Amino acid sequence: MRRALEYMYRSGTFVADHVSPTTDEQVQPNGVDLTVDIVFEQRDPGRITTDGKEIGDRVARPLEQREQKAPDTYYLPEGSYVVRYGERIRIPEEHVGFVYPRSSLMRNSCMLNTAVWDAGYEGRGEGLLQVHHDVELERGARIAQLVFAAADHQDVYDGSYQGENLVGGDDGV
Ligand SMILES: O=c1ccn([C@H]2C[C@H](O)[C@@H](COP(=O)(O)OP(=O)(O)OP(=O)(O)O)O2)c(=O)[nH]1
Repeated sequence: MRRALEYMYRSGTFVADHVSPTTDEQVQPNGVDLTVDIVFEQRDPGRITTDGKEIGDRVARPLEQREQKAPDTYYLPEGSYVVRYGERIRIPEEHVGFVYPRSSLMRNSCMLNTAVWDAGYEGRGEGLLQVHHDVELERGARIAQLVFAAADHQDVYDGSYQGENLVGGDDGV
């Protein structure tokens, strides 16, 4: 048996130790599925400058129950949305995280665009959901998969998103 760190990517079981909450269903061979918690629509322009950034105002999409007893669902017309995942994620030292769309999302003409998850980051992060054909997403459904790769790095993440979205409440959902 080779030592785990000889592999570039870590197992889903290892990733699961850094994601909470998780159910058995979320743990995949090579990563952990992430669920959709809140879907936002951006309303105002953001701003990226040489010395900073501002995120434009956004509003949470309404959750609907179109049939009696149907679960809370986001009915999303074609467009771009920002999704917040339901899980708290911690990227351990000597690792970097990548999020991919769940293939069923992609097969339904939707895509998640994501950025780099830095060593030392902890929070409930976000992704860009591109809806190219109307889609229904039940709140709490699995839409993405997080994988970890072993990685060298200098310092750990200490930016403005550190600890983001860990206490809920002000999103209107
Ligand atoms: O798809 C992604 C990718 C990353 N992150 C989290 C983890 C990452 O560590 C953090 C910051 O990402 P990045 O360093 O790319 O953001 P930035 O715009 O450069 O902000 P900062 O100036 O705080 O580094 O955001 C997400 O929520 N979603």
